[in-house]
Amino acid sequence: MSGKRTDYISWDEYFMGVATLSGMRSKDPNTQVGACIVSEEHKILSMGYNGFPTGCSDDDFPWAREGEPLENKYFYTTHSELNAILNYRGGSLEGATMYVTLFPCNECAKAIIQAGIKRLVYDSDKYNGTPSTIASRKMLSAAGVDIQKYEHTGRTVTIQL
Ligand SMILES: O=c1ccn([C@H]2C[C@H](O)[C@@H](COP(=O)(O)O)O2)c(=O)[nH]1
Ligand SMILES: [Zn+2]
Repeated sequence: MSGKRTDYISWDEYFMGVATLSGMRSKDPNTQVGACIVSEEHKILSMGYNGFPTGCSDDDFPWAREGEPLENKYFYTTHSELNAILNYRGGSLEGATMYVTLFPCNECAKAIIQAGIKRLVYDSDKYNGTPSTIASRKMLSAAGVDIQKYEHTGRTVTIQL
């Protein structure tokens, strides 16, 4: 055997795969989101998933979607994109790309823009058309962030854990 392998995964498959794996750490029973931030040199800089802040127990804080604001998850969850940005300890994210398994909400869009992230690759767009994602798209576009829908290749990867 002399030539190189040809069936290796692409950069997009690799980074969206890492984002997907990161999302599998989420305890949210309804929507698990993973994010992976990558440098212009294809180096992984940071990762994140949606969950409660450090010190806020996954067993004590609520995962419900409904009910009083203090009794459901929305006031308490840190979104995967923000976690990925905050988890980065290396300095600037200027020019980086974020791979994320769900199109970002308006709050995450603001954090992405302010962090200097210039390219966004997303997978699910299940909240497309809601005020939050409309505002998000509007801000990301105005800020010049290159938004790309991840194109599934159909490749299945099995990892035995
Ligand atoms: O930009 C986003 C938007 C949402 N999330 C997280 C926050 C929640 O944990 C879930 C959404 O829950 P639903 O039950 O689908 O309303 O997704 C995120 O990480 N990033
Ligand atoms: Zn968000």
